[in-house]
This record gives sequence, structure tokens and C-alpha cells, in this order.
Amino acid sequence: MARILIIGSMEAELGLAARIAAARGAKLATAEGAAAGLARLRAEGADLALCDVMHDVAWLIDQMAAERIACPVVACGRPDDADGAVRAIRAGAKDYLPLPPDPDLIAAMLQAVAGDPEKPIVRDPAMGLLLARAEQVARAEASVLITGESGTGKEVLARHIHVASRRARGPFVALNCAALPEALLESELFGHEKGAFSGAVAARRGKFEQAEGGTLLLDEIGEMDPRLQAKILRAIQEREIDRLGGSAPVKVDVRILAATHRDLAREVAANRFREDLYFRLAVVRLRIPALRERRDDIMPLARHFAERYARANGLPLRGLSVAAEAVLLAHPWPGNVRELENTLHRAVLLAEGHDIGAEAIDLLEHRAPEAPSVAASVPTLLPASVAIPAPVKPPVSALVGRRVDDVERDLILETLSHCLGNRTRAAEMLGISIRTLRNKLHEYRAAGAAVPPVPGQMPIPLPVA
Ligand SMILES: Nc1ncnc2c1ncn2[C@@H]1O[C@H](COP(=O)(O)OP(=O)(O)OP(=O)(O)O)[C@@H](O)[C@H]1O
Repeated sequence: MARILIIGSMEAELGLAARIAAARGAKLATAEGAAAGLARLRAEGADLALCDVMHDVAWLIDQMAAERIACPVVACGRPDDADGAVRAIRAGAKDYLPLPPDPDLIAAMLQAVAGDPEKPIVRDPAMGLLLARAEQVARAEASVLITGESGTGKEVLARHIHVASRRARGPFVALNCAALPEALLESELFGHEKGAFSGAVAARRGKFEQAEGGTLLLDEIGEMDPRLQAKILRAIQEREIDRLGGSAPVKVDVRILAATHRDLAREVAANRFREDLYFRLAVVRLRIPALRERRDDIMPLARHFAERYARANGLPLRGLSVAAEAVLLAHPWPGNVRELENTLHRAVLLAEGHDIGAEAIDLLEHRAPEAPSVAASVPTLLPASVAIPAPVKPPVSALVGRRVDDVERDLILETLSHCLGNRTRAAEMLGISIRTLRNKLHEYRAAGAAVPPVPGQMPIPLPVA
């Protein structure tokens, strides 16, 4: 269930947006203005903040960055208020939602922040067994470690476990541990007291406290720093956490799910991951097969995405032609379900005839592993109208005369923006570790370069020394 914070008057059209979101299963919190909204974000967090451009969106976003609050902000206002929209986007808003709200856009927005509320689409028998096992362990309180290649649906499975658990009425909170530098990740996880660092003008609850009574998914746990691994272990064992700058521990009642694309047992053997934490997390292990290992899932998933993106973009529902199906079935899908989803999104936008033909299936074979789904970040809210162009490889001779450092910086930033800000995917594509990537980005940001923000999150402020 997506947690949406609405900032603005509920009597106006924003109230209608709120009612539509609530009817579609979102959990709503409201605040009359930006300062009240900030206070609610500190206290409860949210998956998305929807802020009327009548309020000071720029101030809110600056303040959130200073206080290390990572939550996407979508501005909303009149459709003809181009200035307001541009100001909000320049200030760091992820998107602009025109009012009165289009129910389909609200649905797309909720889907983008909270994933698909429906059951995972599964046809392959091995996946059917995996889903049954997940439902069985969902009822217990044990931690679950979900493994699988990038884009196989680890977060989808984690949500499903939450929904099938006794905690279903509580919050589901997910945090990508690879997406944030250590200091930011620590305050995001454990929260902080007032004055814990220079921007901390008020106390704030971290993800552990936000997930109280519910489930916390620690995604990409294999990327976590050893110091934070120790803190997570303590949180699981003692069922209490220490806020940054706090003097007393805080009790937490949270079920932990963890996900990784790495072989964690191998990480333990290589001394990169704590063995005691591994055994705590991996009480139950669920491995999601790559899409190429479960080919029966390809067509049901493809039809599901074709329908979803036709609806989200206000386009007619088109079936897939026999030739298009053959192309989809023959592809190895190195980027797994996410690649299939992006491919169908593009196909829906490109298709013109009675159905989606093979010519609309643009596989971008040079782009593996796939960039994260456009749907995974809020900007898909507004109908997309342009297809992503295939990359053009420049001749190396064009680089002669340039410094290696400069070329490296351009390559890294370009790859990151190609991956829509997803650090894990960019590091994979560049063949460097996520840590090296983060250090480089830190350097570039310090030197004044514009670093693409993490998808669905705030631009990362420089950690306070
Ligand atoms: N069985 C499924 N049914 C419907 N949609 C799915 C399914 N599996 C994956 N998806 C979609 O594919 C995309 C990728 O899924 P998800 O984010 O869960 O993968 P992941 O393994 O957690 O990826 P990463 O390792 O990169 O974090 C999402 O948009 C998700 O909605």
C-alpha cells in the first residue's frame, strides 16, 4: 500500500486526487502547508509527497535535502500553469500532476511508487511453487532472503509476502541500500535526533520506525557497509535501534525481508558480509529464477504490461501479433522482467496498427543489463510520447586530446543518466563496484557536476563532515 502525503487544501481539486488515491488503496496523510508537510515527513515518512504549487515546493525540497529525507515530491496545479510546473521541476520535483486529476494518472503514480498491488503474474510451474512457498512462509515472522538477478521481481515478491502476512495491515517500507551513501543510509534507516548533524533541525524517524507493525525490505543488502551491517544485526537481535545522536534505544516491531542480486554466501566467504547477519537474514531463502529460466512467464507478463501501459498512456488496448510474440519468446532477456516491461512500454508507444507488431518490439540489444523501468520512477506519471533512442558509439579518435579523468567522468555520468540514476545498474554496466561509483560521484558532485539523482529520491546532499 503506497503511503502518500498530500500537501495543500483538501477542499480544492487536490482533495479529489486524494479521494481517487484512497479509493485505489493508498494510505493518505494530509498537511495544510509545506512546513506541516515537512513535520509529517519527519514523523512518519511517505512513499510520495504530492504538493500543491500554491505552497513553497522549492523550500520543502531544500529542507528535505538538508535533513536527509529521501521521498519523491510531485508538484500539482493547474494544467495551464507552465511557470509553476517549470519552477517546481527545477526545484527538484519529480513530476507535475495537472489538476483536476486524471484517475488513470493517479493509478499510474501509485503503481510507480508502490509497485503493482496485484498478485505477481506467474505461469511457470517453478514460479508457481516459489509463490506458494512465499505465501507459506509469509505467515511466520522469520526473516526471508530473496535472491535473483536484477529485475527478476524481488521487490514484487517481498510485497507479496507482506500482503500475505499477519502484518498486511501495517506498513510495507522498502529501502535500496545501494542507492545511498553510508551516512545518508544510516539516517534513513535509523532516523536521527535534533542536532545529530548540521541539517538536523528536528528529530526524525527512520525506516525501521516507519515500518513499525509492518515489514521492512532491505533491498540490495549485499552492498551494505560492514558498520551498518552490525547495526542491522543489533536491530534484528535486540528488536531495538539507536537513532543518530540519540541517548536511549527505541523498541521496534518490524519484520525484515532482505533482497540481493549477489551470492551472499560467497560474500560471507570473502569476508565482505557478516556471517552472523547472513544467518539471521537467511532463515528462509527464496531464489527467483531469471526470466530465461521460466519462459512460460514471458507472454502473460508481456500482455499484462501491454495493457498497463496502454491504459497509463490513454492509448487503445492492442494485442500482440504472432510475429511480435515470436520475437519476445526468442529473446534471452538479460535484464529480466524489467527489460520485458520497458520493451512493452516502448512497444505500446510505437504501435500503430490493429495490434502490436514485431516492428514495435525494439530490443535494444546493446543495452543489457537494462535500465530500471521507466515505470519504477515517478516521471511516468505523465504520458510518455518519445521512444528512447538507441545509443550511438563514438569513434575513439574523437577522444584524442582529452584527459582520461575527463573522459571517465563523462562516461560515468552519461551511463548513470542512461540508467535513470540507478547506481547498481550503472556500476554493473561500467564494470566497477558500487562503492567506487559512489566515491567518484561524490568527487564529481563536490567539483560542481550535476549528478543524476537516485530514481524516486531526492538529489543526494553532500554528507556533513
Ligand atoms: N511476476 C511479476 N508480475 C508483474 N510484474 C512484475 C513481476 N516481476 C517483476 N515485475 C515488474 O518488473 C519490474 C522489476 O521488478 P522488481 O523491482 O521487483 O525487480 P528486482 O529483482 O527487485 O530488481 P532489482 O534487483 O533491480 O532491484 C517492476 O516494475 C515489477 O513491477
